[in-house]
Amino acid sequence: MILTVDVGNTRIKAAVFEGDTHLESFVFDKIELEKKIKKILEKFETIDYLVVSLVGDVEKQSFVAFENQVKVHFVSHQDTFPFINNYGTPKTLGIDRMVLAAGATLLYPNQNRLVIDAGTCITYDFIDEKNVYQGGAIAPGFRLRYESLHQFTAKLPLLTLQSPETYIGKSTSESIHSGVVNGLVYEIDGFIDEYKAACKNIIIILTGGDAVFLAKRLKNTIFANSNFLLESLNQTFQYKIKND
Ligand SMILES: Nc1ncnc2c1ncn2[C@@H]1O[C@H](COP(=O)(O)OP(=O)(O)OP(=O)(O)O)[C@@H](O)[C@H]1O
Ligand SMILES: CC(C)(CO)[C@@H](O)C(=O)NCCC(=O)O
Ligand SMILES: [K+]
Repeated sequence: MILTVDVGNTRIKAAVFEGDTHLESFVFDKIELEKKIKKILEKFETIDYLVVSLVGDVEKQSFVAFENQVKVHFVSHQDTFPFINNYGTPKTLGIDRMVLAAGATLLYPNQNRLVIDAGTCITYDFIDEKNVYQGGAIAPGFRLRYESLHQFTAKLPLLTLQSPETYIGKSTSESIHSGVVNGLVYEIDGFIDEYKAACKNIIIILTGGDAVFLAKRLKNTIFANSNFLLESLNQTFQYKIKND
């Protein structure tokens, strides 16, 4: 049994897997990390591996503390991945993006794949049908957009995510919601159109904390899978075990 943990820039997400079966998921804050992991290990006594994708600023030591109970593995650039990496700066490619790319490669064989992860950042990762990771894009997510409008202006209030009625904002707050929400929706649809025009046979996977909110609003019909990173982490680790 494997406990996968995704340390993002905002929250921590974890899931327990038995083979390919997803048993349970958890979401928590960084400060609760050790307490929550301890609880999960108590609940699922047969967990033998703790597999971590570490992007946010959490100390590795918080996980190493469990080494007397389980084998701890931090996914790293040195691991075996199922794709060829054609990124210009492979050493600086985010581990979360590598895990997403690995999951897409293994779960959707022999086709072009685009993974869109909507969290703190919106990341785009493209893996072609020959299993070559080509790159993608990094853009600010919802919260970063709302916060930057507030932080870098004198007059704009700090708002939280809310769906705009129309694209024509009739007040300051409506204008901000339209700019942030419609702006991001148009942006994602624009990227999707671009990829679809460039490749016929492409699967698009939308994941991350804001995936469900976005899926409902995109022009392109895309199925949201909020657990794709954790599922990919499980797949990546199983692939590593088989191929090492
Ligand atoms: N309970 C929640 N707490 C915080 N954010 C939430 C919650 N539910 C949904 N969200 C949305 O999820 C987004 C964060 O997504 P996610 O958890 O994937 O980000 P993250 O922790 O930074 O991970 P990553 O670094 O992989 O993007 C926030 O922008 C927010 O809109
Ligand atoms: C872009 C983020 C912050 C998304 O979580 C992460 O993947 C990261 O820190 N990436 C490093 C830069 C890169 O991927 O090229
Ligand atoms: K993200």
